Amino acid sequence: MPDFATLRSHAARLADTPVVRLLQDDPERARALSLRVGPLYANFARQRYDGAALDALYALADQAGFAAAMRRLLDGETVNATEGRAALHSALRGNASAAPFSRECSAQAAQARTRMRELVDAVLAGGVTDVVSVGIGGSDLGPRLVADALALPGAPVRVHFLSNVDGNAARRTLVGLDPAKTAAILISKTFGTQETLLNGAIVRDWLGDDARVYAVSANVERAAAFGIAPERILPMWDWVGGRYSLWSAVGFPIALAIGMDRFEALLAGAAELDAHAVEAAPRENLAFLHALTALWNRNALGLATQAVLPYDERLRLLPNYLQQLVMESLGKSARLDGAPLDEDTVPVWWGGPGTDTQHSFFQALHQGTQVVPADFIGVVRSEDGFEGNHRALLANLLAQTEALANGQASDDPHRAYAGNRPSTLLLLDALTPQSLGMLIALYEHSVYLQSVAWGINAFDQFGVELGKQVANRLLPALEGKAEADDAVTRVLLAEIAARA
Ligand SMILES: O=P(O)(O)OC[C@H]1O[C@](O)(CO)[C@@H](O)[C@@H]1O
Repeated sequence: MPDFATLRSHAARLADTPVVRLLQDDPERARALSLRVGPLYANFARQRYDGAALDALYALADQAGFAAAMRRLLDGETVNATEGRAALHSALRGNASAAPFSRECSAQAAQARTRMRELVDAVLAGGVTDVVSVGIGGSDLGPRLVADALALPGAPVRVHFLSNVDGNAARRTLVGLDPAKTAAILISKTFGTQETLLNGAIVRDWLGDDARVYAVSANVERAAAFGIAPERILPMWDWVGGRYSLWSAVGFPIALAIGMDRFEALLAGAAELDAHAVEAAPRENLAFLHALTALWNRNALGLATQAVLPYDERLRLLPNYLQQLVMESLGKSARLDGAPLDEDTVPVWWGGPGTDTQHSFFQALHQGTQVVPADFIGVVRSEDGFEGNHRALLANLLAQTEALANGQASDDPHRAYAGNRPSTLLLLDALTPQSLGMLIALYEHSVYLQSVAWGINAFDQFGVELGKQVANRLLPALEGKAEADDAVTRVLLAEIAARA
């Protein structure tokens, strides 16, 4: 069993030793606590552990079996035990495994990519100027993030994303688009998601032409029943989880936005990180240290939230994407064997892009009573043509991590900064398909390794089902055809009916 108690004893020992002191005591620390994998550099020197605490963390990685767990994941073993499935997102993007099932899945994914390339060419050749991608959760957030981050000005098609069941979202998405020059992609692993079916029907009817409606789904029958021709349906499989699926045909909108070659470079970047996470020695393994840092902040320091702060406008959607990846994966309170957990699991993930957020919530990061660990993410090379702005962006990024850690004393308590606020800095040499693929894969593996330490399943999401079931039961009540069971809901329905 992983020994979290020892971590807490190290945290208690270090309670009066701020990071500034750790840095003074060890002149090598700033350099030693950094790792590089290709274009991705990470610095952990401003986290609140010392050498002995790190030894305890690596011992925990050993007790939890991080290395074997990485191998099980990539080999396609049934890591999603509550649903009896593998989680083979790594097989979608090259493959660091020789296991037969993993290889077979890779081959299926390669075939699907060939079809996807043909469909990308067909859409681009058809005079389409706009594509509406309809999906939600894992069938939306990944493509939305990557298309937003990597689309180049002057791309042949603009990709729009429609997720919310609120009809205002559909109205706003379609306004200004020409149905004759628009294609739609309905993305749903199950093809049973209420939001996607309702929005998909709106877009299909608005297009008035089924020939430009495409689907990505693991449920081809349901997609076909919706009226989508089989040659326009790309496959998904049960061995790919929704929030791990942007590397599959779910990435069709990405390929349209950035081109199929750059989509494949994204996959190659992720595959490089896969190989690193499964092959690198524990102390050189970036996924290990990222996961161990998260466990340290949550279980040793007891920090209840985690911020993610991309200092790059192109990564502004990363916090939204990571909220699903991390919180849907790790928001669990039962162990794999059903036993209740002794340790707290996922902190609340939140964040937003710098420098905007400096002028909104950073006050609380610097002087609030809660310590919030943060992942800062920056990009070294500017590609925006505004060098002065980029220098200002980097200066702000470096300044914030420094100020949060070092603080500043003052006789005036209102003007004092306590410091000792932990952060990790992730720096990409440039924002490219390769480096973004690596960054996302790093978070995927860090999440998985945290789940391994806690003994939970990172790949199910039963917690989202209850609300969906209740909403379905309430639909007839909203039409006045049934009574709600719940007393408060009955009062609320009466209020809605009176004001409708
Ligand atoms: O792709 P589907 O089946 O429409 O599901 C969409 C999303 O709904 C969820 O099941 C729950 O929110 C996510 O895990 C998933 O990504």
